[in-house]
Amino acid sequence: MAPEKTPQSQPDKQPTRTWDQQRGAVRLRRARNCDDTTTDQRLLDSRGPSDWAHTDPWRVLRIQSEFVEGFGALSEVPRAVSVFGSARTTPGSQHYESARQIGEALVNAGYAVITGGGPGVMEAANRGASEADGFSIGLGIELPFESGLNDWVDLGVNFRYFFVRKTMFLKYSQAFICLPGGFGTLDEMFESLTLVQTGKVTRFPIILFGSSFWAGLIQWIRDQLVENGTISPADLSLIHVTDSVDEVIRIINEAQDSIYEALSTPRQ
Ligand SMILES: CC(C)=CCNc1ncnc2c1ncn2[C@@H]1O[C@H](COP(=O)(O)O)[C@@H](O)[C@H]1O
Repeated sequence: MAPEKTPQSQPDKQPTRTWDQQRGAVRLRRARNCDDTTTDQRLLDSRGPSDWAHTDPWRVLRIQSEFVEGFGALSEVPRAVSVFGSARTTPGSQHYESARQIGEALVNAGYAVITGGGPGVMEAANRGASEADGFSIGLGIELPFESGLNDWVDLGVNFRYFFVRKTMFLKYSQAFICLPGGFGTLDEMFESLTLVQTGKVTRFPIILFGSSFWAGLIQWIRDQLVENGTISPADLSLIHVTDSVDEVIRIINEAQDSIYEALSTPRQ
């Protein structure tokens, strides 16, 4: 056990208060510059300083409230698929049209569509879903260069924290489709892959749409990651690459069927 330190044993330190203090669950010993007001007083004193709003304990509550709001807004969403892809893809381009068709096809196959709620591929997938009269969801993120939710989002939730928003994508999706994109798309793709690889989410297909865009990455994964043994050859099978919207739906439906089969098979 560490020896008890007393303010006297640290002559160079000059605490302004030397008594023990309990603040909720937190015990403060030999605290320096302790506030001698109570929590109630600080809460009720509207003239007091407002720097508490930028402290970590306060942030934790804000993070918690984002989880509560996200779970509340999405808990009754029907089964859904997340579509990731570049925020910079322009309307009319090939990737935009593919995302729009994917949004429509997902709705026709009975899925809601979840995107990051932004422009480009996200807008296109939301647009396809909304035009097909489906459930079009956008999980927006507060960014310094705010662009707001795209016009095709029918149910939008805005997040301050990337990691809270990521939890929502994962918790409410049955599959992930990645269209060509940049760092944001790669981040979302690799996070999904890691969670499937480590069994944190099970049997979720990860589909990379646009074989020519993804070919170099797949080759690098094979040549470097598999060759150097940093992933197992079987991990490659977690990734599906296709250029066909029908194939996307087939892969997702097959994965769903295998989940239902596993759930309805009694355990030995
Ligand atoms: C014009 C512009 C850059 C707007 C950014 N507005 C955004 N709004 C919502 N989600 C975003 C945005 N930018 C990146 N993301 C997230 O990161 C991914 C795209 O990033 P990237 O363009 O591939 O790297 C999307 O799937 C989305 O979840």
